[in-house]
Amino acid sequence: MREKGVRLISVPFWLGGGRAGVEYGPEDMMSAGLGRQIRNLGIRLDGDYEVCCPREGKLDPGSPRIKYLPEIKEMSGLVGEQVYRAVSAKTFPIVLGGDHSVAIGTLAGLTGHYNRLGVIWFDAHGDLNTEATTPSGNIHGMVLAVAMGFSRFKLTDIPGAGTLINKKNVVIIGTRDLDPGEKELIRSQGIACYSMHDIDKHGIAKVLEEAVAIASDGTDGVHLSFDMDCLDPLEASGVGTPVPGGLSYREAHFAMELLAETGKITSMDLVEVNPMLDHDKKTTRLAVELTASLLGKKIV
Ligand SMILES: NC(=[NH2+])NCCC[C@H](N)C(=O)O
Ligand SMILES: [Mn+2]
Ligand SMILES: [Mn+2]
Repeated sequence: MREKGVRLISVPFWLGGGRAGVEYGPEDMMSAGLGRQIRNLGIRLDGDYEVCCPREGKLDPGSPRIKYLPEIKEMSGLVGEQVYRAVSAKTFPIVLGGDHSVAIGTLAGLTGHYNRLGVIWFDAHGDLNTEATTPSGNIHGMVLAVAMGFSRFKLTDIPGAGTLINKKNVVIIGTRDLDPGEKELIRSQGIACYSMHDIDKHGIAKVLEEAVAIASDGTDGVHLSFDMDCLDPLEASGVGTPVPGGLSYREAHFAMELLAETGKITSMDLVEVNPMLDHDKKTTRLAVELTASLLGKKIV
């Protein structure tokens, strides 16, 4: 990491979650000192880029079963391009959301580069809905289904994307709110999902060890997609879809510290920070600190 440098890619986009405010996530994390934290670790900050996204205006969600699909395809193509450039330049890309649909762009860019990508997905949710099972029509709840090819809208619809993500290399961690169709998909497809129950039972260290093994088995890159709603709302209330009973402050930091020790993570997204719902910038600050832990910040 130290030699490679980090490239920050801001994506002020909220249409995938249908709730405004997350588009201020990137600038809030930047003003909370994300760049400074990275440089303090002795890591070169190889630029920060912003992808242009529609912020407001007369927007029409289109199909209620899959809202803002054309806008999300457009955003994903642009994000993918920046991510592809970052990995081609051998830097470590961090995509700052925005809602979780920005990860479609990240994954498009990454699969354009890596032959086989593993994905570690921290989330209260499964993000495994399809056009047929979604309760909301919000694409941020479908990203993993899109990535693995279970929905009609697929990752490979984005220009520049490589192959679909192999379900054998996907791990979801921190889950506690799944819709019926998502549960069905997890069971029928055998997708690795470490719920809060599993974390309570086995501890975060054991879960991370297994998760890294799954995501790195036969892959040439491992992407970390970090939805801030994986944390307990007591720690991170500034998210669009909070769910009680999440990761504690230390569990989340410890997970990032363990991932840093493995040296296996090759990219990251940091999503769903909604400064308009936050209190005293607590969620934003935590997002910044967790990123520093992932990049190697140690207590001692
Ligand atoms: N990335 C997220 N925060 N996703 C929340 C998804 C909520 C719900 N499961 C849905 O599909 O609408
Ligand atoms: Mn999510
Ligand atoms: Mn979520």
